[in-house]
Amino acid sequence: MLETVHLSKSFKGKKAVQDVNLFLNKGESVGLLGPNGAGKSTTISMISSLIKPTEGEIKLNGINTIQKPGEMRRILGVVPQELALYQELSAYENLKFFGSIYKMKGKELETSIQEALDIVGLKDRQKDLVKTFSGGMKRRVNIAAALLHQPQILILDEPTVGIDPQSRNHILEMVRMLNEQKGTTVLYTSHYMEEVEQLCDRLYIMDHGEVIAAGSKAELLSILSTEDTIKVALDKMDESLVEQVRSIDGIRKVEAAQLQLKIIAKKGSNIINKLVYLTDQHHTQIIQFQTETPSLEDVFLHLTGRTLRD
Ligand SMILES: Nc1ncnc2c1ncn2[C@@H]1O[C@H](COP(=O)(O)OP(=O)(O)OP(=O)(O)O)[C@@H](O)[C@H]1O
Repeated sequence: MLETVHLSKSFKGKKAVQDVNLFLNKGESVGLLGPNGAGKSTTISMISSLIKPTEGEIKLNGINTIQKPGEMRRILGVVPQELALYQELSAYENLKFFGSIYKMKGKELETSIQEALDIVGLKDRQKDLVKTFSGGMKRRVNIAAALLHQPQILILDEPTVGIDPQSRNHILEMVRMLNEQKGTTVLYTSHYMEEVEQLCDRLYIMDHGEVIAAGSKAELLSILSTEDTIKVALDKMDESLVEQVRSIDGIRKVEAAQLQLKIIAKKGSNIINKLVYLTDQHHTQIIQFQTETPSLEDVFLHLTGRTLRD
C-alpha cells in the first residue's frame, strides 16, 4: 500500500535519513523503533509530504507521491510529535478548525468530530477549553484531529511521550481498536520497545538514520538465537572491570548500569568462571547471576551496542 524506496534526507549536508526502504501492507500495524535522533520524525515528515526527500521515492499503491502529494494527504492521518492546538478554544472548536482544513463542513464535519471524540474518549469534555486539559488529553485531541477525515493510514509519531499512564493506555488501546476493528493501517513510532511489541505485527529498527533490522518480533528475536542474555549484579563496579569483562572470550556485548552488567554472550560459552576470577581480582562480589530469555531490547543492544534509551 505504502512504500519508501531508498529514501534519504540530508540537512546542510548532514544525513538524517539514509536509504530507508519500508513498506506498509493494507491493514498492518507496523512499528518504527529507534532512539532519539534516529531519523523517525524525518522519515514521517517525508512520507506525509511536509519535507522533500533529498533522494528516493515514496509510493502509494505503486505511484510516486513526491510530486503529487494530494492523494497521500487524503488517505493519510498524521499525529505529529508537537502539539498544534489552540489553547483558548475548546476541544470541539479545535476539531472544527482542523476539519475546515480538510474542507469538511456541515453535517459531515459534525458527525466526524463526534466520532473522533468518541474514539479518543473525550466526548464529554468537548466543550472545555484545551488549556484546562492534561498533556495526555491534549495529545488525544491531536489524535482526534488526525482522524477527522477517516484516514486509511494513520501515522503516530511517539504519541505517548511525556504523558500520564492513563492517557497512555487509552492511546494504545485506541490504536489497537482502529487497526483491528476499523482496519486502519498503522505506522507507530516509538522509542518504547514494549509499546511496539504490544501493538505491531512487524517492526523496523532505526539507528543513525538507517534501518538496521526489520521483521516480525519472532524474526528479530531469531537474530539472538545463538546468544544468551545474562544479568549480573555486583556489590561494586569500576570501568576497568567492565573493560576486562568485555574482553572475555564468547562475550559479545556488555552494558553497565549502576551495579548491574547486562551481557550478551555466545550460547553455551562458560563465562561464569572467568567472571568470578575477574571480580575476585577487583575485590568485587557477584550478588546475582541470571540467564534471561532475550527480548527485543536485547536485539537492539546486540545490533547497536547501546540500549534504546542511551
Ligand atoms: N530541520 C532540521 N535541520 C537540521 N537537522 C535536523 C532537522 N530535523 C532533524 N534533524 C536531524 O536529523 C536527525 C534525525 O532526527 P529525527 O527528529 O528525525 O529523529 P527521531 O528519530 O524522530 O528522534 P526524536 O525522537 O528525538 O524526534 C537528528 O540528528 C536531527 O538533529
